[in-house]
Amino acid sequence: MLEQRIQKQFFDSADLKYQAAEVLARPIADAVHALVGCLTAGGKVLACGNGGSAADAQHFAAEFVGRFERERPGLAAIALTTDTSILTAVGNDYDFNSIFSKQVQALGQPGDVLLAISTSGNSPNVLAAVEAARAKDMTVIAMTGRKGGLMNERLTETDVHICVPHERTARIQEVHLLALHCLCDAVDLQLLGEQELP
Ligand SMILES: O=C(CO)[C@@H](O)[C@H](O)[C@H](O)[C@H](O)COP(=O)(O)O
Ligand SMILES: [Zn+2]
Repeated sequence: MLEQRIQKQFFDSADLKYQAAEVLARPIADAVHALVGCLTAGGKVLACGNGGSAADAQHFAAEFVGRFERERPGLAAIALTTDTSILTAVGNDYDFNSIFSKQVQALGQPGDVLLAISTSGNSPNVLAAVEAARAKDMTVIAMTGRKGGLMNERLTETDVHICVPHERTARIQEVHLLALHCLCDAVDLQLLGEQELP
């Protein structure tokens, strides 16, 4: 019984990935172009999200700054979820909704990219970060699910929306991680050219 339940989660996740391949290839490719344009112009990526999406923001930044599958110089990315002194000071002195936007105001430059991750598209602190990025003339790459929520109203034509067509947070997060790895793979391809993988 339990094994069947576990297998169903694998099958549901795999089904969603097939479905998402159809609808997300285009926005993920658009995100690659935005990232490569930003990096080659000397810009950086700021990444944020809550809970599992905070982990995703950090996972992405680690693969940019460290490496993904190929050796290359580090790429400029900062997860806005990691400095507990900043997070507690801003959360305590202002409010929790400002923990990312205050950092975007402080660190963001025109031409930088904000990677805003929210499965619901409704987290106020992520939406506030998008507003702050807008004020800084940054491009936003939003990763959401559940039809995008309030994020839909905050994005402009120059932004990129990678919206996973599913309602469950866990399933959406599983596709977000795959999409992040697609971004790392494609950015390396654009910057380094083709190379055989083992
Ligand atoms: O990882 C999970 C659930 O799978 C949770 O930690 C989840 O990320 C948190 O509940 C977040 O606060 C959800 O926020 P969001 O994705 O709606 O922006
Ligand atoms: Zn989770």
